[in-house]
Amino acid sequence: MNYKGLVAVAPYLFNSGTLCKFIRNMSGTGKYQVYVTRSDMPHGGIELLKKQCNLKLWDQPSPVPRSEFLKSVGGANGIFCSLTDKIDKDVLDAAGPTLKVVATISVGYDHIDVQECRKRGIRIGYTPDVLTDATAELTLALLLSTSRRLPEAQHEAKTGGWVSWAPTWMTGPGLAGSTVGIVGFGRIGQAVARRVKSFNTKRILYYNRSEKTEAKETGAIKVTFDELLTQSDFVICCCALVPDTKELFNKAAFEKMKRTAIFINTSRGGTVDQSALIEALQNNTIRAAGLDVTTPEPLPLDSPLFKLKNCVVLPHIGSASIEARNTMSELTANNILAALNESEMPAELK
Ligand SMILES: O=C(O)C(=O)CO
Repeated sequence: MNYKGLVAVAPYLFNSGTLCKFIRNMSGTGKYQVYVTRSDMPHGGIELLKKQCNLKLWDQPSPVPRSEFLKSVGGANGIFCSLTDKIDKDVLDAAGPTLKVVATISVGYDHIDVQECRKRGIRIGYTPDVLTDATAELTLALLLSTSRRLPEAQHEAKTGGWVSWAPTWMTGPGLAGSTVGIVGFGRIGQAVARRVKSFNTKRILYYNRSEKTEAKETGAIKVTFDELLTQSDFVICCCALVPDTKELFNKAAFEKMKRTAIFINTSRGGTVDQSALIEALQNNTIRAAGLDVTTPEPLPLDSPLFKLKNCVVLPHIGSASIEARNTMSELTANNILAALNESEMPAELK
């Protein structure tokens, strides 16, 4: 193409969609280029992508090292990532102007610089709804494991501590007749409330920015954060990590809770001041905690949390039902394909 020809097509090319297709075709394969940040993404989504895209995969079942990510992502039209991959300005720069979509296999998107993506016209896909049941189920499992001390009891059974049935041994508070406080009353908070209600709880309280009409279904009552802390026997954190919720659970919050309270977190470790929680557990300011999320992840083996009998720690498995993870993978792939084909994404972060 000569200079005159280039000038003639330039306005057409610089319409972003057209430019992207032009650059894609320049790759010579006629297929979109998608970077996948791990080798162990569930197959469904990967198979869907393979039909229309060339995939570049980090070839190990561990998070792609940052330097490798920055080196390999150049020229991608889409990124299929997970919550372990920080998607910031450096990654977007390294990917370059061909990048149209970042899709994460998670409902949380605190690892993505949303503003920077917006500025560059890069669309963002995520996986709401499809992991709600799995995460709510895990939240209840963690709550009951913590309150009824299942890991501790199993340890005793396996190591000779089970001498005989004993009337007060391994006791913990029941859910029936209790007050449960849920912080963050979105999809997952509401799903937790529905499950908790079936345990014959006395009251369900929730703290959320806005009033939720869905609360009628469970009779959950909207209260202030302080009211929730002081009145609940179980405090469950289900809110997203945003600047307003960063270390929401701090020393002052733990001190407001009942001394018999049990704290459960299945959202993000960053919602908790972890040193304050460790102190509260060591001093029996609260009874116990069940954590599926921590800071950092993985939690180092020498963390005091692992030494505390009144703390149950899980390795961030909230959404880890087989069904949820497969559906999340397919939804992530469909988000990418829709964005690359300039159509409506099934779950776009608006
Ligand atoms: O999807 C998320 O944000 C998760 O934390 C998965 O467990």
